[in-house]
Amino acid sequence: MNSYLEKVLTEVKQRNQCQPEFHQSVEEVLESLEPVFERDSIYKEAGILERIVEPERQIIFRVPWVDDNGKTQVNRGFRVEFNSALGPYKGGLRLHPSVYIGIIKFLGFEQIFKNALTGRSIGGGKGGSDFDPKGKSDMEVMRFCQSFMTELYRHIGDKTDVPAGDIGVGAREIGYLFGQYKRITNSFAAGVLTGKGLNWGGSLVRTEATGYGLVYIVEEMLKDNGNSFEGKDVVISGSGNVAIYATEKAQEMGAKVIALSDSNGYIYDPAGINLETVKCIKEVGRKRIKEYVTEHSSAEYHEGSKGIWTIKCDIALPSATQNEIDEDSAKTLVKNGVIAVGEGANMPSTPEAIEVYQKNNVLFVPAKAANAGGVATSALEMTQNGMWDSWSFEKVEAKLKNIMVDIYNTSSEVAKDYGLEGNLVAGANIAGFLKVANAMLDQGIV
Ligand SMILES: NC(=O)C1=CN([C@@H]2O[C@H](COP(=O)(O)OP(=O)(O)OC[C@H]3O[C@@H](n4cnc5c(N)ncnc54)[C@H](O)[C@@H]3O)[C@@H](O)[C@H]2O)C=CC1
Ligand SMILES: O=C(O)CCC(=O)C(=O)O
Repeated sequence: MNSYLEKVLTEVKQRNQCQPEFHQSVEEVLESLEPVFERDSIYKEAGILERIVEPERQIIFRVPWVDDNGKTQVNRGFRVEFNSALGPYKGGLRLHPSVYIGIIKFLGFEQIFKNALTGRSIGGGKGGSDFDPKGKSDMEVMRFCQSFMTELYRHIGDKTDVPAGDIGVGAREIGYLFGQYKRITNSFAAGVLTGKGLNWGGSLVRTEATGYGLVYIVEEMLKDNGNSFEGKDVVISGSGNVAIYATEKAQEMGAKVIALSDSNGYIYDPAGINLETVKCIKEVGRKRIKEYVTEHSSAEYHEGSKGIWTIKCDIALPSATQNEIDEDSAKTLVKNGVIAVGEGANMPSTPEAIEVYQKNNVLFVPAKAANAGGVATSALEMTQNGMWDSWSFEKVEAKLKNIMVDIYNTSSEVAKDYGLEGNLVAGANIAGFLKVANAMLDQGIV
C-alpha cells in the first residue's frame, strides 16, 4: 500500500478504535485501490477516500421491550447510513448478540461497493441490534421488533433508507417491523423495507436470491475456467437463508452438497444433503442442525462449526458469518484439493485465508460480488413497489442471473484493465469504488 493509502488507513484505525472488523474491511478495499490512485490523481484531490470511510450518519438507540415473564429488557439498536452517492441507503438488519457498532460499520462499508456492483441505484447502509432471537418466543420477537421500529421509523423511507434482513432477520421479523412502521406513520409505504411477504408487497425470488446468486456467479467463474458445478462435492457453512438456497441451486446444477453447519456444529452427509429435512428443521422448526442425523443414518454430526472445513470438497461456499475461514482452514481446504471458493456470507475469509487461496490458484469470488444477489433482488422489489406491480418468478430470476453474470464480467474486466487478471477481489473493489467515487465527484463536497 502506498503512503497516502497507509495514512488514510492509520487515521481510520485511530478514529474508530476497538472496531477490528471495520478496520479489516477498510484495509482490504484500500489495498485493492493502489493502482487506481496511481493512475488518476483526481480522487485524492477531491478527498474521496477520506469521505468514503466516514459514514454519513450513525444512529445508536435504546430498544426497551418486555419479555414473557413481564421483565423489562434493554437492547441497543444501530443504523449506519454510510453512503448515499448512488441512491437511498440500502442494507440489512442483523440481530445477533455479537452486534456492536464495529460489526455494523464493516457490513455497511462492504454494502457501499456491493450495491454499486449490482448496477442499481442504491447507496450503502446497515443496521441491527445485539438482541439474540435464539430461544425467544414469537411474541418476544414481535415486541422487540415493534420497539426497534418505534425509533428507526423516523430515519428510514423509500427514498431515504431501506432496510431488509440479515442474520436473525427473515420474513417474520420484516413482517413485525413493517406492521409497526405502517401503524406509526399511517402509510402503506411498501418500498420502505424489502424482504416483505409475497401477499403484501414482497418480491418473488427475494428469499432465494442470495443463495441462488452465489451459485450463479460461482458457476460463471467455473465456466470461464472450463469447469462447472456438475458432479462436484460442495461444502456450505451455515444453514440459514443463504446456505439453504445455495444448496438448492447447487443441487439443481448437478452438484452434491455434503455438509452444512450452525454455530454449534456441522453435519456431514456423504450421500448428499436432503434439503427438505433441512428446511423443515431450520425454516419451520427453528431448531439446531444436529436434528438432521436423527432422520438420516448416512449422516454424522460433529460439535464445533469450524471442523466443517476439514471435509474434502471441490467447492466451498462459506455462508454463515465473518472470519469463519482462517489461514489454517484455508490451508486444509487447499490440501484437500478445493478448486473454488465463493463467499455467501459477508467477509467470511480472513485476509490470511484469502492469501492462501490466491497463492494456490484457487478460484475465488469475494463476498461483495458473490452475495450481491440478495440486495440486487431487494432493488428489484423496490422497483416493483414503485410501479405497484409484481413480476413472475421467472422474470425476477432471469434478472437476478443477468445481474450476477454482469458482476462477474465487470469484476474480471476491471481486474484485467488494472493488470490484475483473475483477481476478483481487486476487480470487485475497484469496480465498486469507481462507480461510487465518480458519483461523489459529480455531487461535490458533501
Ligand atoms: N440474507 C441475505 O439476503 C444476505 C445475507 N448475507 C450474509 O450471509 C450470512 C448468513 O446470513 P443469513 O443466511 O441471512 O442468516 P440466517 O440468520 O438466516 O442464518 C445464519 C446461519 O449461520 C449460522 N451461524 C451463525 N454463526 C455461525 C458460525 N460461527 N458457524 C457456523 N454457522 C453459524 C446460524 O446458525 C444460521 O444457520 C451473513 O454473513 C449475512 O451477512 C449476505 C448477503 C445477503
Ligand atoms: O437486501 C438487502 O437490502 C440486504 C442485503 C444485505 O444486508 C447484504 O447484502 O448483506
